[in-house]
Amino acid sequence: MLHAVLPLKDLVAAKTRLSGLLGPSERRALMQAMAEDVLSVLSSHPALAQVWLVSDDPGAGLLAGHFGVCHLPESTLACSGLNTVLQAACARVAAAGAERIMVLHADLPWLQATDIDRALAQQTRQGGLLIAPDRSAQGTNLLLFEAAATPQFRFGRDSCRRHREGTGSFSLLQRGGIAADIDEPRDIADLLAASAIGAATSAWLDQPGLRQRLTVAVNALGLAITANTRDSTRSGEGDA
Ligand SMILES: Nc1nc2c(ncn2[C@@H]2O[C@H](COP(=O)(O)OP(=O)(O)OP(=O)(O)O)[C@@H](O)[C@H]2O)c(=O)[nH]1
Ligand SMILES: O=C(O)[C@H](O)COP(=O)(O)O
Repeated sequence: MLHAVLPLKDLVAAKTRLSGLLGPSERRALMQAMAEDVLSVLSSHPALAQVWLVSDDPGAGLLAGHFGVCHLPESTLACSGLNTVLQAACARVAAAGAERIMVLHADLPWLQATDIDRALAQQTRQGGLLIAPDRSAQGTNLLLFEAAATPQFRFGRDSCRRHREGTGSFSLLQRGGIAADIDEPRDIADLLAASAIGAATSAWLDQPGLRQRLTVAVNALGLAITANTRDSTRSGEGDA
């Protein structure tokens, strides 16, 4: 049985690197929208027996209920910090019967079911720890592993290299729908040019006046809004 673990920090604390472009309520709403899009993909994927939303955000219970997934409050894990929280969450998930576990971030608005399919197929074929990096190949956006071989989580700076070095056997999956997270203003420029993002993130972007305001702001930063690198890389991918 495959389970997914989705960590979600308190929404008021999310996406601080976008503070120059977005106000607090806008950042909160963007993070919520992206989490909804990821939950929508996960909760409807036939290969996933269970999805766990690991979060102490006040709205997390409702969000999990809306998508029919399990809410695992971080406070019940008696620890703090993303890596420690994930370690404890995966132990719970394994105890609940998971044989394989997928850990991924909630800020992946390009994610599609086919991305999950590819990750599963590759991990089944190659075994070991599957690592799907971010677009810079420095961060890690998704990990997939046997529950009995849960890795030491090393999210944070240079996590892709640290996940590779911390395990005996691994494979890399480079795929646009997983690699394209939303962290920095450059990523908002890509979002503005996108046509293939999830419905909730798309609706967030289509709020009256927001698209126009963000277009002016990213242009002022010298960031090109070009059609669309992320959209075109979503279906193209390379297994490394
Ligand atoms: N439950 C839980 N989730 C976390 C925690 N820290 C990060 N996350 C989640 O892990 C994923 C990656 O988080 P980050 O890159 O640290 O969050 P971020 O909001 O992009 O970060 P900043 O822009 O630096 O504020 C997202 O799904 C976060 O919501 C944590 O301490 N607890
Ligand atoms: O490797 C990591 O720690 C993550 O990619 C960080 O998440 P972020 O892409 O949301 O910063």
